[in-house]
Amino acid sequence: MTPVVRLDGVSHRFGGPESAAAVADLDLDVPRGKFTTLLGPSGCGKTTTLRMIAGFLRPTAGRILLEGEDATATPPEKRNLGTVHQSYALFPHMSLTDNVAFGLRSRRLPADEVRRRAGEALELVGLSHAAARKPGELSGGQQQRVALARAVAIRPSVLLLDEPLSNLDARLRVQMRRELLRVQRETGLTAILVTHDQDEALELSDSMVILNGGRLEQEGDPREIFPAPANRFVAEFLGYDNFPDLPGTGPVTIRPEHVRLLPPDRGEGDDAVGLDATVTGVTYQGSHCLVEVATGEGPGATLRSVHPDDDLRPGDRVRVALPRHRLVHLAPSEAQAGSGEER
Ligand SMILES: Nc1ncnc2c1ncn2[C@@H]1O[C@H](COP(=O)(O)OP(=O)(O)OP(=O)(O)O)[C@@H](O)[C@H]1O
Repeated sequence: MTPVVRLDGVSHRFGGPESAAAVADLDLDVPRGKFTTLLGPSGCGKTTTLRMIAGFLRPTAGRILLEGEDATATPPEKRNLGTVHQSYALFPHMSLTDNVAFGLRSRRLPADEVRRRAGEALELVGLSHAAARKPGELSGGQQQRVALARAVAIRPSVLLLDEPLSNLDARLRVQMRRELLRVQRETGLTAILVTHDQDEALELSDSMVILNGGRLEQEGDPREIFPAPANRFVAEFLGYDNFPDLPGTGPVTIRPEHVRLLPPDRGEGDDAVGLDATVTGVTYQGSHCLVEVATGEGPGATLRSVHPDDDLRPGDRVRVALPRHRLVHLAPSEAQAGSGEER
């Protein structure tokens, strides 16, 4: 099936040819009817990529194909894309219906079709009852729903979502994630979301695209990426923070919940790598303790374990068991080697 959006060797440099690339030689296929997220730390090129797809920025190299056609030079208004931004950008003097209808009217659709579609879009986001109100009478979450209804109403070939939830408080953000996913599933639209929040990306994505310094680090189904990050950058970004130096394994990582702490004289068994360690910190977290241990000197010697009991104190000696099947083998990250990106 033709991907709805294809990026073919796309780069963007804001300065001249000598300047650093904000996006560098990016190849990407966005699958139809799926939820794709562009994820990465601040400055990694997510927004620049989205703006190129939207047509607000021209790539300095490469091509953008929409529905299989070269659209690199197509202006934004000819791309049939729906956009939701962080700021809702609603018209304050217009009713919700008129806000949603605005894009439909500018497409010169018949009046009854405009009314019907605006009504359907407001119903989709659960705001039919408030159709006559003005945006100023709504909460932030409700305003964002109107912005979503407006974007969906034009039946775009792609829904572009530029950090749409980042202005909402933490609880509402989680609620709105579910809403976003429901709307995407019900409409079957292809969605591309920009976010720096890995939890958001893990929850929403059919396909997750992790960028670093303008380059692609890893892409795929979050269920495949999360247990098997390709390199240290991706692992750290997804919250892995144990990078033990084990003889003969190359770079590896392991999640704190898989690190077991045993009494110092207990054997770890053949299925685990064992290390002698000293407890350096214990943080009580209610259902468990987060225990930090040192297995020697250097950054790779500090390990964190999610420990079920509150029975350890700094200075205690323990035996650390790292189950072999939980060790994730990593390739070195090229982009990380040179970048020192803001996290
Ligand atoms: N208008 C601009 N002029 C010059 N440089 C820019 C401009 N916009 C972005 N950049 C640079 O391009 C790089 C990528 O920026 P971009 O906004 O795409 O990152 P991002 O991943 O979306 O970050 P954030 O999460 O902070 O929005 C950064 O180094 C940024 O400083």
